[in-house]
Amino acid sequence: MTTATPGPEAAVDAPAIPVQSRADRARALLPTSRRASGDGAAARPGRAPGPRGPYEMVRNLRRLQSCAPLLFQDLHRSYGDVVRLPLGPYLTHLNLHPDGVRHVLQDNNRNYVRGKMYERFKIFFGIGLLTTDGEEWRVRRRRVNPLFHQTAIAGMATAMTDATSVVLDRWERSAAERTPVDVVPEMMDLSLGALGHIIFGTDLWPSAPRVAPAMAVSLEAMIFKGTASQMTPDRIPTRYNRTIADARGVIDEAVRAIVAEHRREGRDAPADLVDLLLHAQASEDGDEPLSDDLVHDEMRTIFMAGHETTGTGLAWALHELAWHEEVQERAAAEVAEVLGDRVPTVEDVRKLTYVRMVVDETLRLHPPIWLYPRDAVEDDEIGGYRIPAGTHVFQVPFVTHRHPDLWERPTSFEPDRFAPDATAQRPRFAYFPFGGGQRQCIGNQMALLQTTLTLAMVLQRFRLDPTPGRPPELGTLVSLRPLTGLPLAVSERSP
Ligand code: HEM
Repeated sequence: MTTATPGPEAAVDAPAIPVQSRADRARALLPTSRRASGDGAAARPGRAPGPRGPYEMVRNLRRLQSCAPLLFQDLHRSYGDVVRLPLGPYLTHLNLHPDGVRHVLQDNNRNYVRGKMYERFKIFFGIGLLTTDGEEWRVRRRRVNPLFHQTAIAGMATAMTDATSVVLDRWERSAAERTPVDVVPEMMDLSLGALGHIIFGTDLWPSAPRVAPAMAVSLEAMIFKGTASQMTPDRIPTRYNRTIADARGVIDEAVRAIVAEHRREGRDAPADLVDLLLHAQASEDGDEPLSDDLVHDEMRTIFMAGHETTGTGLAWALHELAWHEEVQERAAAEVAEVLGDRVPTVEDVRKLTYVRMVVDETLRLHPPIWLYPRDAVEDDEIGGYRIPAGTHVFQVPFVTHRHPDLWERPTSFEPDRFAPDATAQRPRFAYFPFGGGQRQCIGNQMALLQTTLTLAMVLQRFRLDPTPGRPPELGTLVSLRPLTGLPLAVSERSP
């Protein structure tokens, strides 16, 4: 039987704001003109519904600071698919229906830029692929693309399975001693190890003890929470600002060491991202050469975008397998049939169809990038509501992926939703863990390969079981990494 995993939503109070009926929400999706007159006559689009007044604003800011994903889910239940949400100095709109998401990410994407909310990302990412727009972005994407071509990705499988073996070997001891494994730090470590070899051509594990806490600081600092410390200009040396500067320094130092090592080696043909970027600096491809700072920024971007997301997705997948014995056994049987006990290769991944469905369902319920903002350049209309120029529009896969009109039993973990015929029935933007349009995640194939290979290797060797305790707790971080970790019991599968 597939049931809802005791997840973060179990720990939340019911919304205090009145919940609209499904019919009200369907009405909310109609253009305002039709709702007002009933005859489809053209009229200026109106304001989207949403919480009003200073009391609601303070209350929402508080919830934003403690757990934004669940706040947004409650606002969807209360106000529908487009929600007007003032947050401190910012006027934001939640854009939660697939049609609205397609409008922003694809059909009218020229009207939407990274904008003010992405300014916070620059503290850690610098000026890179993720934080730029227009021509500046296009040049960068063209430079980095070759690393992510299908053939290049196929060559990454060995680094991925090697990193997985290192982590799984140490689980043997936990299995023997019956001590739980917290799969969150374990999967972060695994992702760090693989990414180090694939992207940077180096072993990042020795720097993990310093880099991991710096990453934790950055995840919290990058998202707008409206706290007084976040609003203090960074030139003022508050404790918060010093902590951020230190964390940034640690990540910078790791990146600079990698570049220095590559310069010393001075390879002719690019073998990894660093070579590719350094090569682009020297080549005559008509593009402006990248300065050293820009090379560093691009490396930070790819490191941070790839490490945290893949690790978070993997950890949630293991958690769901532990809580759904039938799913786990069906996936383990597929792995045994396809692989026996040999190490998986990229060719095997195509045959691991059920494991891949487990991955897709995990990224539906727990999208590692659970929100991404855009700013409207000019006035626009979404779902019949006015989006004024300069305001923020939040795409929130965490909420759209649980939309009750699109998904039956939305909080249940049911990989069969991703059987090919079921997938074909859904609108494209009902499911968008990797974004969409031209800004779709550049690392999506790499992440899917890593996740499928790692799950297969775990299922070959171990059985996972839940441990007693409180349900996982979400916070307000850039990723959906649970605050409380995900401890699981592991035992070796008998051959
Ligand atoms: C499960 C894993 C991953 C998830 C869920 C994920 C999710 C996303 C999403 C949603 C976006 C679009 C953000 C937006 O439009 O504002 C994005 C962009 C990006 N991702 Fe990923 N990502 C993952 C893995 C990776 C990996 C492995 C890498 C690289 C090694 C990577 C590098 C990037 C970069 C560079 C961008 C910016 C692309 C651009 O704007 O041109 N991601 N990712």
